[in-house]
Amino acid sequence: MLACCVRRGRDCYGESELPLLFGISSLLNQTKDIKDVMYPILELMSQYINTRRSMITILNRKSSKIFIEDAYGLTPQAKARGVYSLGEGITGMVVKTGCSIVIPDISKDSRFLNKTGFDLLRNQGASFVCVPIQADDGTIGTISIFRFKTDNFSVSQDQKTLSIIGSLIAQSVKMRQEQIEELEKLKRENEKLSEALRGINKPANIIGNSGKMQEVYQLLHTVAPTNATVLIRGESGVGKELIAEAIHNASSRAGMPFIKVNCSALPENLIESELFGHEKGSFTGAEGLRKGRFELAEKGTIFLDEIGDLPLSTQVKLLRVLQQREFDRVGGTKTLKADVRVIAATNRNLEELIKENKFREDLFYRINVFPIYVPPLRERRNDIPALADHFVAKFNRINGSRIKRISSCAIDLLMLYKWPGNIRELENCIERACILSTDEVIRSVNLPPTLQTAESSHTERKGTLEKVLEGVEKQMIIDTLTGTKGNMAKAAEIMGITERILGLRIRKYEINPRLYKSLRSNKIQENEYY
Ligand SMILES: Nc1ncnc2c1ncn2[C@@H]1O[C@H](COP(=O)(O)OP(=O)(O)OP(=O)(O)O)[C@@H](O)[C@H]1O
Repeated sequence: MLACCVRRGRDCYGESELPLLFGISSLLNQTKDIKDVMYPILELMSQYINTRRSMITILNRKSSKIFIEDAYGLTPQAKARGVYSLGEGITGMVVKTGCSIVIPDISKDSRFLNKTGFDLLRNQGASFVCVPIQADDGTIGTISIFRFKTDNFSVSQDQKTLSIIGSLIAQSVKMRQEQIEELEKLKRENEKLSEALRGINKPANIIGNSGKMQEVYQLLHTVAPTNATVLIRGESGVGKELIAEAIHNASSRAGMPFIKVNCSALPENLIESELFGHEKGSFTGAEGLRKGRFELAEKGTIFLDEIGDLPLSTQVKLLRVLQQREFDRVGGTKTLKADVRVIAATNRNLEELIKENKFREDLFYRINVFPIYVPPLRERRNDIPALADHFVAKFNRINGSRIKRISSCAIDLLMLYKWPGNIRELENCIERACILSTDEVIRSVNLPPTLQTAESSHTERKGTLEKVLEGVEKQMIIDTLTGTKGNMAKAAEIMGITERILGLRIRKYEINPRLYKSLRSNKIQENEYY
């Protein structure tokens, strides 16, 4: 029953509370961003039930500290002082026990810690009512009000009103609690990442900060200062040559030559002379003395790409260089010394080649001193937006074009595709898209058809109507969150639903909006759904 005329100077309970509750529920339905809803609620309380000081606190489950999320009538400094441990002061006790506490006179109750700095002497007889805000998994915060002695109020009525408001706003407070915790987690992760990056020192010529690439950078920096032979393994187009160059650049040989030899590109009869050089007249056509790549790389690094394709006869000679650091020119009589670091690379399975007697086992052990595996692009999809941006800038430079961004839909397709040709394929795809773009934006239609098939992006639609519709709804939420970089308020606005409804859907489909914050650089945050 609402009618209970208990408040001095006020006619009847319900006269102000009902419009207040109505105002709060309208606010909850309209406000786009959860963090902007708390203060207007406290303002409404002041307007309708005459509170002069009030606050909403939220428990941070990770730190077990309770913070003032928003306050009415408190200075920012007083608000910042209001941090409570579980069980500490009235607020801490309410969160710990889940029970309301009513203090009729704060100047007479030692449990009132007065962290926010209330002038107790001047405010003798002021009361404090603190009520828990409950969610399914327990107390998540409090809502509380102070009343001055001279105010017309009833603490028991205030307690009832606050309890109703507490349950009205519980879902929003819960979402805000998750938002704050998520934000803190992200901050911690960012700090860790930048700390890690400071230590690892990403080579300037290589794009990509994914965890897998950081492992590669760590190995690269460990081996660079030594003279050890390195074997770089990985699928074609993953960037093995760039890694080899980065090792050379990070070594003490940096100022000396970096000589690249593609072992599969040279015919068998030429490869030896290419590697070790030849003397004049050593074979038909050898008109003069020619230095080989090993000589050209003296004091520097030789990069033997596709080493699995080296003919067996040349493998023996390479083994000699690696073991004895010496070689002879073709047709030569003088043995030459080689102060050359060897980095080899292959996308072939050398162990299988050994079984087939196509690769020498002793050579394998000589080159496999320090293997580095470069992961395929599909295993480090987080690097795709940065790589795509890098290639857009590269082709803008080369072609004098002015492509400004890649649309959200196009980025989504790039993220979903399997990239069998790895970074080389991505580079080609962006080059083509830059040429096809007509409005300084790379759009999905500018991408090759292979990226747009359901098979390549795993988006075939099968199942009951309900399942298909759910799939579409989930995909739309993911697309929109991708476009808004995980901004829930903006995503809800674009989809024409409230943030609360979006929050419910996100839980239903177990979508983590945080994932979409790292998907793209600022340059490409606009999206096609506007
Ligand atoms: N992390 C990266 N950042 C920027 N560009 C990259 C990166 N990785 C590869 N690329 C570019 O992708 C292309 C292919 O790379 P690269 O030739 O190094 O691959 P690879 O693994 O040596 O291929 P293959 O086995 O076919 O020789 C090059 O143009 C290279 O510059």
